[in-house]
Amino acid sequence: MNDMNPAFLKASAMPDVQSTLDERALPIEQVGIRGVRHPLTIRSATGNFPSVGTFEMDVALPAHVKGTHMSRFMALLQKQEHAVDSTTVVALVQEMLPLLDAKEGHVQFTYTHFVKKAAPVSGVESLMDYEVTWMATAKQNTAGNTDVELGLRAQVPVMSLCPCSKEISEFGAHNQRSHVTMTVALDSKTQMTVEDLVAAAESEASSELWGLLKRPDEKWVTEHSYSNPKFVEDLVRDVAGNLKADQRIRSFVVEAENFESIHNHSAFARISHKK
Ligand SMILES: Nc1nc2c(ncn2[C@@H]2O[C@H](COP(=O)(O)OP(=O)(O)OP(=O)(O)O)[C@@H](O)[C@H]2O)c(=O)[nH]1
Repeated sequence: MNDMNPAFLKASAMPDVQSTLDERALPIEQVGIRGVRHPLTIRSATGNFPSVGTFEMDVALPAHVKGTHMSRFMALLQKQEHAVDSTTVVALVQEMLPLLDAKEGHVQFTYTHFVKKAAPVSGVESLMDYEVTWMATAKQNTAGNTDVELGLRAQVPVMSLCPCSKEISEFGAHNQRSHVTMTVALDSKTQMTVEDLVAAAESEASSELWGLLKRPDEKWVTEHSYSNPKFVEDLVRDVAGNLKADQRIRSFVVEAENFESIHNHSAFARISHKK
């Protein structure tokens, strides 16, 4: 800020309570802001698009400091102008530590990610939406460098068709929409896209979903899912197999939830794995 600016001169004369000494001998693990909505440009394999992120940003505060520089989280967010991908998420948390005089910190934000998909037979294009969260935790190491742990979560809606129902019925099989939610820990230098993670789930479902389908597509989805039945256990295991085989992923949690069409409750399954 220009130090001749009247607003700055007035602020610099004010007491700075946050910077005073705290004598309770209690460090704070996380202090910051959450529920901040901020516009974003998302970099995607099918072109950049605008979205709105809901942010949480925090730092660790040493025992002797009374308060963090709360306004600086928002200041950092206001000056973001690059399209978001894994690289910019890492850069954001790395920039946050020195700005907040902190040795540890964390940034995460959730937004709606859109992917342009072509229907399986007609090829007609439409957007599919996925709820995505990027998470980055930074910690200064003893050499003074910053280690960053990067995480990505995607909730992928798919279709599952029951193998038991198919086997025991003379015709038809119950099927439903399912959510596959994957949370993966990545090497911070890894270039993993949301589309890569989405593919790990869609490829293992009875069928993936599209925003727009014409009748030949609907016939294809119906027959394809019938020839590819999956229990919720099959779904979670097959997706976990993909995540396990991906060298970019250090650990993961995957959960599948089937919104059962023959019950008024869900069936779910979960696998966590550390490599
Ligand atoms: N640390 C802390 N700050 C709060 C709290 N509640 C509100 N504030 C913020 O304090 C802000 C001022 O933040 P600071 O970053 O300390 O502002 P500043 O001292 O003018 O700026 P810097 O010199 O950059 O630290 C206000 O805008 C409030 O958002 C709180 O519980 N703890």
